[in-house]
Amino acid sequence: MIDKVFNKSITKQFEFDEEVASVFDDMLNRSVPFYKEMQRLSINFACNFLNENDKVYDLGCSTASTLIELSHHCKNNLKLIGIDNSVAMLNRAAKKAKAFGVDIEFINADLHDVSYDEAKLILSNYTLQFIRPLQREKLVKKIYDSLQDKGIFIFSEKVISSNSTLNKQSIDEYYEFKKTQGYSEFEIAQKREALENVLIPYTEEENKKMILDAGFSHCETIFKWVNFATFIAIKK
Ligand SMILES: C[S@@+](CC[C@H](N)C(=O)[O-])C[C@H]1O[C@@H](n2cnc3c(N)ncnc32)[C@H](O)[C@@H]1O
Ligand SMILES: O=C(O)C(=O)C[C@]1(C(=O)O)C=C[C@@H](O)C=C1
Repeated sequence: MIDKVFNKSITKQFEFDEEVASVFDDMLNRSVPFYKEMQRLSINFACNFLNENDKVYDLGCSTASTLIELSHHCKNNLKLIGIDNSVAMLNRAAKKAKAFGVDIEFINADLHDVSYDEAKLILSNYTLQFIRPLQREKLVKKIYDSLQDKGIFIFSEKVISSNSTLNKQSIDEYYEFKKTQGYSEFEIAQKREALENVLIPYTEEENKKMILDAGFSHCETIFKWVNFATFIAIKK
């Protein structure tokens, strides 16, 4: 279904509710520049580290697109777990996983409340940005603690620039991208307002500092388009 969520005046902050979930795949494809390429790269990098029966979590799995693609592209059998606190998202995720014949365990919970088993890979694309900053640092520490030695954390985030001129230019560039994807200026403005104080982006440097502070030995940007970045972090 085509995303028309912000084609009307907003009455509340952005939420991953039934209305958003019903158009989410289209929303993500048209709102995140190079979403498919970012997903392809995340999966390729991940597969290089994975072995038979490794445990993989996707934090904020939404409709399970990434876990389904991962299972198609990795040659190994994996134990896949998707976590999300939106029931509307997980209902769609479960239907999609069944239709594609992919075995995924879904957990409907807040990411802070889950006790994670030891995992080889934790994925989290465009989800940390929705976690309050103080909680975000705690969650990243929890992610670090849950990974086995040489475990990998791959995550993507909308980012800001610490240079105000470049930051403004990046936002303008991003809104131009949204227009090319068929969003009107009204839709762009409505969504911007709805996301205010809900999506809280860090700079690329702040993201890397948060990762290294949690204990990871290495963090690298593997993909970036203006204000959207994908990182890989390695636990020694
Ligand atoms: C932008 S979407 C993630 C997109 C997805 N990773 C993908 O690439 O298809 C963010 C997701 O995180 C979930 N989420 C946000 N905060 C959460 C929290 N505190 N606990 C669990 N899930 C959360 C939302 O319900 C939403 O499905
Ligand atoms: O920042 C925006 O305007 C966006 O649309 C980005 C973004 C994201 O980065 O997650 C915000 C909410 C939706 O989940 C889809 C895309």
